[in-house]
Amino acid sequence: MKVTVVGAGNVGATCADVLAYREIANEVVLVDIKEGFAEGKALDIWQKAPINLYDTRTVGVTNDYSRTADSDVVVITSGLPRKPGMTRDDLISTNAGIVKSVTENIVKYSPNAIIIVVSNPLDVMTYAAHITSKLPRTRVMGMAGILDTARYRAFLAEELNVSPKDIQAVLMGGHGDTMVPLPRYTTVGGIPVTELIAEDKLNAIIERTKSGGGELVKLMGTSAWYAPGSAAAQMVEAIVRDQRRVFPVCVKLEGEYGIDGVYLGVPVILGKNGIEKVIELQLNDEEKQLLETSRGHVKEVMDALDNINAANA
Ligand SMILES: NC(=O)C1=CN([C@@H]2O[C@H](COP(=O)(O)OP(=O)(O)OC[C@H]3O[C@@H](n4cnc5c(N)ncnc54)[C@H](O)[C@@H]3O)[C@@H](O)[C@H]2O)C=CC1
Ligand SMILES: O=C([O-])CC(=O)C(=O)O
Repeated sequence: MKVTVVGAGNVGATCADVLAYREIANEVVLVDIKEGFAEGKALDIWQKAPINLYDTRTVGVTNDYSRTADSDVVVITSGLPRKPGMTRDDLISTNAGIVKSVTENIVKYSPNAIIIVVSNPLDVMTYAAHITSKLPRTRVMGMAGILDTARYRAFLAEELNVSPKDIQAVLMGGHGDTMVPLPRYTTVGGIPVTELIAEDKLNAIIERTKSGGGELVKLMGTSAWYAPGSAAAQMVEAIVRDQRRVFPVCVKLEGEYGIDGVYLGVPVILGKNGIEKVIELQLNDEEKQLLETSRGHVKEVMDALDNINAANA
């Protein structure tokens, strides 16, 4: 299996590293626009192979998409990360152009690839990649839900003093403050979380999760990469190993949850064809309302992208 990661910055290099050391692909091609940057990162990861004992070949290139030809999966991480004081939506004008041109190059050389978008604002960059690629929605998706859920699970594990491995959860909606937590579907070793934690503590964890990305931006001056890079690699693994994992993934909704044409995080089954199935949960009225708010926000940013594209046409 061949996997390309576009953007050799913090998230892209972390993703490539996880793909290599866990031998998720035979070959990982790292692409960046900055001369020599991807080559250097790929060489460094390759030189770690004899120490950490893996044989995934890692190769770096500067903007040479011919080297990415026939990739099975492509992860797009290219684009600006936010700085303190910015929202993810503030990145739209710069990142839309980057995601569009990268996607054009990807489909030119790997028409059968499955594309995983990571660049922000995530839901709308998934939209950008989807309309540019013209691929079926099952093959263009965004990574955010695994990360948001992981933050929620990590905070719960800390609060309950249990292993994060035993916490199962799902979050839905856009990647941002309007994400939709689903405590009803959160369990700790099979036990509903509501039996183990006071409501106010759970609510505080949900609020912290919603601004989990911003918490890290404030601490580091740029956004996170270890968990995001690993989350993208986990999606690649589910696809290349046809694991049929159940993850929250951003996809174009086509009638599911009563929503049509908006890109939102929902639980899906991920396997060799990409999105094998969108799972429709029976949401209660409060959850439906939260999802509607999230839909409205993402749609506004999608409209902003349409305006940018119209102005550039
Ligand atoms: N979906 C999610 O949950 C997350 C999304 N992100 C987003 O991922 C993106 C990358 O974040 P970082 O890796 O921290 O940024 P970074 O600045 O470390 O790396 C981005 C890389 O993209 C490269 N690049 C820019 N234009 C390019 C082009 N046209 N072709 C190829 N490479 C290009 C840059 O040279 C740079 O090396 C940001 O937009 C960030 O907001 C970050 C974390 C989580
Ligand atoms: O917060 C950011 O800008 C990056 C991101 O999406 C995250 O870490 O959740």
